[in-house]
Amino acid sequence: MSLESVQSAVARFVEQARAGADEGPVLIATDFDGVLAPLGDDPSASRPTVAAAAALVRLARLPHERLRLALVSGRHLETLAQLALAPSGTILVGSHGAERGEIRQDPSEDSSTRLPDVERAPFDLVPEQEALLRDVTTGLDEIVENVDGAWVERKPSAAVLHTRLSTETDAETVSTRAVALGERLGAHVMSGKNVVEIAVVETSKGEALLALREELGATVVFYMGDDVTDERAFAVLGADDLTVKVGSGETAALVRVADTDEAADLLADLADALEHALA
Ligand SMILES: O=P(O)(O)OC[C@H]1O[C@H](O[C@H]2O[C@H](CO)[C@@H](O)[C@H](O)[C@H]2O)[C@H](O)[C@@H](O)[C@@H]1O
Repeated sequence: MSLESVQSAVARFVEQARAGADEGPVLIATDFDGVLAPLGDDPSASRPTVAAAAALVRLARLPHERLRLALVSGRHLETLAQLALAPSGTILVGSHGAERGEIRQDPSEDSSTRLPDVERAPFDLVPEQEALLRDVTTGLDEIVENVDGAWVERKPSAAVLHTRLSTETDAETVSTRAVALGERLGAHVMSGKNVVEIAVVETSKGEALLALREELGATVVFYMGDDVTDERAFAVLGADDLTVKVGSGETAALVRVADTDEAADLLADLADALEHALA
């Protein structure tokens, strides 16, 4: 399907949200890295752009029975909560769907802390998954040994090979070895932008989004993402929903924007329109 123009797709989506407003909330869900936050070399330094953060605050102010806001990310939930600066009431989906939580209070509401208060659903690995994660992490550590720029990020249910700082040749070599390692160990391999993630819990952003939609009774769903893993979310949404790809590359999304600045503009336009439509 050819990509629709952004303005007409947003207008159509807002009209669907308005029409269904008495039946359930609209779900506005977005990825974090590469969408709210520009990609960079140091994942711990990622922050949303000022414009994106401001748009999220406006969306989160709408009554929950009309609109729910969610961040759906590959990040560990705690890390996502700390980096995303999301407003209170934002639902957090971390580790590609393995973790769930909600921001109870963001630091702007409580000057005594710089960290958000997060309510989180219990999340534990069974012993077999813990053992598998140890094997995955050890295997990746061996793969990056003596490879300049390649390093391993540790998460509660996955380990991630990062190659953004490696040469192209090294990146290709270690990525191929990482994929083979994950497959040999029977883990779940996901390739993303300069990363190969090996998870010990099988999840996808698509499954997580469908579960959230059902739980909230959401009438229509908006989802914006930039990476291969976001295609699983685009694929589960329907004709009345709105899917947005950020950046280049093949996509199943209906609409494309160029970068994080355009993504923030789109969120601000959505906030403008939904503030009126759902009032
Ligand atoms: O689902 P997302 O919110 O997009 O998270 C996906 C991965 O994001 C992080 O890696 C990406 O961002 C880094 C910081 O800009 C960048 O250095 C890296 O190349 C990107 O792939 C994160 O480190 C991963 O754990 C997430 O799975």
